[in-house]
Parts: sequence; structure tokens; C-alpha cells
Amino acid sequence: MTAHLIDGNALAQQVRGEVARRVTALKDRGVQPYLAVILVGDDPASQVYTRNKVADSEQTGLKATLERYPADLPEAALLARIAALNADDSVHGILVQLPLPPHMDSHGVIEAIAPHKDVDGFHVASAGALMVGQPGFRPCTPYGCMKMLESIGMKDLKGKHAVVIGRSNIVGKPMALMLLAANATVTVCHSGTPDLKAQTLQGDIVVAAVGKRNVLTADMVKPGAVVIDVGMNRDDAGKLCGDVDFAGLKEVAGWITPVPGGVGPMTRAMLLVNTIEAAERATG
Ligand SMILES: Nc1nc(=O)c2c([nH]1)NC[C@@H]1CN(c3ccc(C(=O)N[C@@H](CCC(=O)O)C(=O)O)cc3)C=[N+]21
Repeated sequence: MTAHLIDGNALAQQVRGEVARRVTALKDRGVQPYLAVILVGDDPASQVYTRNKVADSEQTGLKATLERYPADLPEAALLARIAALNADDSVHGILVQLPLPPHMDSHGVIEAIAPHKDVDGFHVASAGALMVGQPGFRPCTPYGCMKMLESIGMKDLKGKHAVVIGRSNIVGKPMALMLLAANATVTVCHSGTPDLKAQTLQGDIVVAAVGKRNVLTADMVKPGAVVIDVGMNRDDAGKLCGDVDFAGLKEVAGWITPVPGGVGPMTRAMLLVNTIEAAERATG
């Protein structure tokens, strides 16, 4: 058996097309949706990611600016800049690229972003809105995973068992809440789970979001299950790979997301969705 691929690049392209139409509609009303991206320090991966985010935005007609600051920027200066962007009505979305330099308190910085501009969905107000089922911004990675499930006809997950491996604030926890909101029965596993395989074998959907290679192998899922790979790791040859043993799992799973070309492009696309949503809410 060979699993079907969920093509993140193709689906992201479709999502960007929908965003572009919403951007056009807003521009017709005289509004230019605008995403401000802040990068502190010169981590090479972060430079690539933030440049991609700006390029993606521009491709859909969104305005995006990348502000770069040195790694030794005082935290107070960053907070002052965020306050200015909060007060600027022409700015609809603010993204502060993580990780921040070690002298900064990431949590405090994220909390400084106005919740109605929190397009990453990392603010506690966004997390709280997700938890209680109120409108807010959903974190882009799990939001993109839900879109991928929808794309294969899995929108209402009533009767499905979803197993999430990982409990981070930006992926595992919000992923579990979104699956729950879609009526799935949800199990959350983590480093303290004694028999991971016993849990993952129950899953009609298994989401791996650990940040470690081969967390999920072919013997750990039931035939036909949907496998969503959120991981971004490098293999011994330095090649980008996910958290799951793709080669083994594609013989067992019904559907599987590749890395690269899976969840990553969808994460980027959902940032654009959140940004156009922020602009529509601010100007509607
Ligand atoms: N405030 C903030 N928000 C973020 O959303 C955020 C962040 N900080 N810090 C870093 C992580 C990482 N992240 C990625 C998103 C897409 C790809 C992506 O598109 N990956 C491509 C491959 C890219 C490559 O070749 O390196 C793919 O999977 O096909 C990767 C990484 C967002 N992050």
C-alpha cells in the first residue's frame, strides 16, 4: 500500500489565491493590508524565514515590511517599537520572529503585541479565544494542519480519534484544541508518555510535533491512518526531514504530509490568511 500525499505546496498556492482575492476586495475599498515583521539578531535560518514571509505577502498583494535589529537591541527598545506599531492604524498584523536573543523575555514581548494584530496567534488572548471557542487568531502551524485535513474531506472529525505527539504552546496544545473543536476524540502524548506506540496505534489521525527524527515509525500507526508531520529537522546528510519515518510510513498510512513541501508552506500561507483577516476586522 502507498499512502496518498497531502501536497502542502499545492494547497498553500490555493490558499494564497483566496487571500489575493480578499486583498483585492479590501484595496477596492481603499485599504492596503499591511504586515510588519520584526527580526532581532542575525540567525541565518530566521533571515531566510522572514524574507520568505515578506515575499509571500507581496505575492498576494499584501504590504509587508521587514525590520531588522541587532542581537544586542535592548528589550525596552523592542517593546517601544511594538507599541508604535500597535498605535499605527495602517499596520494590521505584527510578527516578531522567534527565537529572540537570550536576554529577552519572549513571553513578555509577545504579550506586548496588540491582540487584534497578533497574526501569529501566540498571545494569551489568542490562546484563550481558541480555548473557549471565540474568534481570535489561530497559530499558523496547527491552523495549516487543519486546512490539510479539510482538503482530504476531513472537516468534521466526529467519530475520529486524533493523537497529537507534542504539547508546545505553538503547535501541540493549539493543535489538540482545534481537533477537539472539529469534534475529534483527542489524545495528547509527550515525553512523559510511557507507551507512545499504544497511543498512536489508536489514531485515525496522528500529528507529530516533537522536533526529533523518527518519533513515529511504520509499526506505530494503524493502516490507513492520516499522518501529519510538523517536524523540521536535518538528517545525517544535512537534508531537511520531519519527525516521522516517511519511507516506512508511506507504506502503511492512508495519507501523509511530506517534509519539505507539507506543513511548512501551509504555516506560511496561514500567516497571510490571519493578516488579511486582521485587516478585514480592523476596517470592516
Ligand atoms: N514568530 C514566529 N512565527 C513563526 O511562524 C515562526 C517563527 N517565529 N520562528 C521560526 C518558525 C519556523 N517556521 C517555519 C515556517 C515555514 C517553513 C517552511 O516553509 N519550510 C519549507 C522548507 C524550507 C527550507 O527549505 O528550509 C517546507 O517545509 O517545505 C519553515 C519554518 C515558522 N516559524
